[in-house]
Amino acid sequence: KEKIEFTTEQQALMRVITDAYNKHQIPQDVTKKLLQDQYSTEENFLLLTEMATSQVQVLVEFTKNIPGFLSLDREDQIALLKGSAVEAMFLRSAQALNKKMPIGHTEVLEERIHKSGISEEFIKPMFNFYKSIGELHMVLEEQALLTTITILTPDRPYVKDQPAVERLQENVLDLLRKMCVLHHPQEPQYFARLLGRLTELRTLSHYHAEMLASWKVNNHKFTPLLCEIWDVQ
Ligand SMILES: O=C(NC1CCCCC1)[C@H](C1CCCCC1)n1c(-c2ccc(-n3cccn3)nc2)nc2cc(F)c(F)cc21
Repeated sequence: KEKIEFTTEQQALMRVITDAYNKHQIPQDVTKKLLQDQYSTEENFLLLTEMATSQVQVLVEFTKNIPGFLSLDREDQIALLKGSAVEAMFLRSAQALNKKMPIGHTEVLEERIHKSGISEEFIKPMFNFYKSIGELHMVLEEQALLTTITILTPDRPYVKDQPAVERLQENVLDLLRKMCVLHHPQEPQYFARLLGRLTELRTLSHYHAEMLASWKVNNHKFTPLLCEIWDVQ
C-alpha cells in the first residue's frame, strides 16, 4: 500500500483551492428553485441564463485564487476562463444533481430538467455525464481540483504560453493523483477514471451552443457576459 505524503507546498495548494471552491459558489441554490416549482420553458431558459451568468462571475473569483494564475499572461488568463466556463458549469450542474437529497427529490429534479426545454437529443449525453460523475462519489477536494485542472487546460484556443499553463496544471494533477489514492485506496484506476470524465465533459460542452439554439423558446435572450463566453448572438 502506497504511503501518501503531501509536501508543505501541496498542503498549502490543497487548502487554498478547497477554501476558494467553497467560498465561490452560486448564492441562490438552483436545485431548491427547481424542486419548488414547475417552470415554463421560457422561465427555465431565463433561469439557466441567470444561473450561468452568476456562475461565470464566481468562476472568475475562484480562478483568481489558483496559485500562479494571476502571474500568467493577461490574455491567456482570459483564454483559459473563456475556454473552461461551459465545462465548469456542467461540472457544477453534475455536482448539484448528485448532491445528497431527501428521498424522491432527485427524481423530481431530473424530471424538471427533462421537461425544461432542452431538446431531447442533448438530454441523454447530459444525463450520461451527470450519472458518470455521480458514480465517482468525489470528495469535495477532488471536485475542487478537477475544476482547477479544467481551467488550467493548456490547449484551449488562443493560449499563447502553453508551457506556463502546463506547469501550473501539472502541480494540480500531481496533487489530485495523491488525493485519489488517499480517498479511494481500493480503486487504483480512480485517478484515470476521473481524468476520463474531462474528455466526456469537453465533448458535452461542444454541444452547448446547439443546446441553447434548440431550446424551445421563441426569443433566445442572453446577458452580455454570456454572449462573450457562450459564443452566441
Ligand atoms: O441552472 C442550471 N444549472 C446551474 C448552472 C450554474 C451552476 C449550478 C447549476 C441548469 C437548469 C436551468 C433551468 C432549467 C433546468 C436546468 N441545470 C443544468 C443545465 C442544463 C443545460 C445547460 N446548458 C448549457 C448550455 C445549454 N444548456 N446547462 C446546465 N443541469 C442541471 C442539473 C441540476 F441538478 C440542476 F439543479 C440544474 C441544472
